[in-house]
Amino acid sequence: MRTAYDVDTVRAAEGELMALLPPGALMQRAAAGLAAACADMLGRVYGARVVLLVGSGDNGGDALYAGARLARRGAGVGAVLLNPDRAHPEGLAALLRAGGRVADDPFEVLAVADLVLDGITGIGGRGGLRPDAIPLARAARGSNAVVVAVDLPSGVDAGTGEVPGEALRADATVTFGAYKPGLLIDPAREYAGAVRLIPIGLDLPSVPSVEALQHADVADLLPTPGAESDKYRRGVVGIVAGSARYPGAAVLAVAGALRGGAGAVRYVGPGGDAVIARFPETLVSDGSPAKAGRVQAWVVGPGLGDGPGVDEVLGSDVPVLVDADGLRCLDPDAVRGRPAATLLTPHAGEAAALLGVPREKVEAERLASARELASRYGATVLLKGSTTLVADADGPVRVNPTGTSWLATAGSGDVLSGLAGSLLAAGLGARDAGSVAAYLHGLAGRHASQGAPATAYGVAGAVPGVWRDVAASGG
Ligand SMILES: NC(=O)C1=CN([C@@H]2O[C@H](COP(=O)(O)OP(=O)(O)OC[C@H]3O[C@@H](n4cnc5c(N)ncnc54)[C@H](O)[C@@H]3O)[C@@H](O)[C@H]2O)[C@@H](O)CC1
Ligand SMILES: Nc1ncnc2c1ncn2[C@@H]1O[C@H](COP(=O)(O)OP(=O)(O)O)[C@@H](O)[C@H]1O
Ligand SMILES: [K+]
Repeated sequence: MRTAYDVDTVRAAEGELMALLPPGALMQRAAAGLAAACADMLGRVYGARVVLLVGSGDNGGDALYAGARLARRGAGVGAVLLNPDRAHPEGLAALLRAGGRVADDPFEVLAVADLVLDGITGIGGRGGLRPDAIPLARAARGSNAVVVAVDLPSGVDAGTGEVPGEALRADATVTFGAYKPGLLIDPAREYAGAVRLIPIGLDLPSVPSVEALQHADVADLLPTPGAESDKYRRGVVGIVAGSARYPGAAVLAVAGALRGGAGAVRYVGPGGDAVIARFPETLVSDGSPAKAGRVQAWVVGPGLGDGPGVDEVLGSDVPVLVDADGLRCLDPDAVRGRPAATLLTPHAGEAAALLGVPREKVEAERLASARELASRYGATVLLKGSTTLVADADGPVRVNPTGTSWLATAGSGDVLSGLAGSLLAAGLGARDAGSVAAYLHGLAGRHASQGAPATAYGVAGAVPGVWRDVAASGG
């Protein structure tokens, strides 16, 4: 599991460790790791031109000490001090002792730099870049230099992934002690480039703020039939989806569900003929969900239009996934009072409608939006999009690391809902079902696409191969 911790937790852990170490030792650990990472990126340190953008806090201190280390190895290091009176004094002295200097003309040195270290702000940054930093950040980005962010790209919010103003886009970020949520969640994540974690010995709590499943975690969660399994014990998922207008959504949701580990898929709705034509193994009916036979989980909503079924399914005593049209006008009380788990899977537009805010706000504040929805509905929320999040009202939020923007294709959300519903029926809890489904779906999107446009149907077809790969990495 990849874990990320909020700023207060990181600071508390740093404080505890600093009390046990000689003054400055922690910063030296950070700077040593940072300098080594820069040396790797430069290839040849001797003769390289390095520019440090130095803010007024310890983030600038890290940059200065790392710059000193690179200067001692023969790099030409120039420091641009955003606030000369408040630049880290010991760090600056170390840089000058090592042969580095303070740049006279920031734009001149930036124009010819091989590597820029962004030490403007780290976890102490508030708001976007301040006006004096913006031209420097633009000059760094406009040069041919590799831009390396110290701890975090300056201007992004460490704890939430929000980017409240302008920020400096990095090619790589070297972060210390722990990932911060902003390094995993868009829009900030996009500013970080490739992230390298330098351990500095922090003792962090067992429960993070944000976590991302890795192959081995998913392998452990995948349902596998035992010797005694039969189709009912593996779980039956019911799909209430599709309409005369959108019969394809029924086919795609069933396509996802058949790949998700349930022993059988029941389809209820007007798209039965289309479903059977593609997937003869589906049990179809067109009456009410209650008459379709027993299921261990329901999926309701993909392509449903104004069709019936949402209230009835919500009134059942099994886990329910609500997607797409099922989310329209969803009553919080109907969800809150349910005796079993509910998983809501909105994209940003649907989440915005439920929250009564503009879509842009949800996209800018993904973490807070997902948490707020989960809390209002007493449900688990899988917020789809550039970074898919799975959130409950409290506890760690899962961030999906496998997504690809090739998944932004009509119907791929229907496949995801079938897949997640099938995992619910197979017995996974809502958080696990949502995050495992998003993980497999993201990888399937990559396989189906391989750099070219993929179809939702192709994504569903790629799930078994991905499942095999992931399962093979399990212990
Ligand atoms: N505390 C520790 O033990 C360690 C901290 N480390 C470094 O220290 C950093 C945190 O240092 P600080 O707490 O001093 O905070 P920062 O250096 O991240 O930023 C705080 C400073 O930036 C200014 N500032 C805030 N928002 C700004 C903005 N939008 N534009 C321009 N300036 C702004 C503040 O006035 C303050 O002077 C970490 O990110 C990490 O790089 C590392 O050395 C590892 C050890
Ligand atoms: N920019 C993006 N990067 C990664 N994944 C994306 C992006 N945009 C959309 N997706 C994914 O594509 C799927 C689209 O689902 P959805 O919006 O419900 O579409 P539809 O209703 O057409 O099925 C979701 O899994 C979502 O997370
Ligand atoms: K920084």
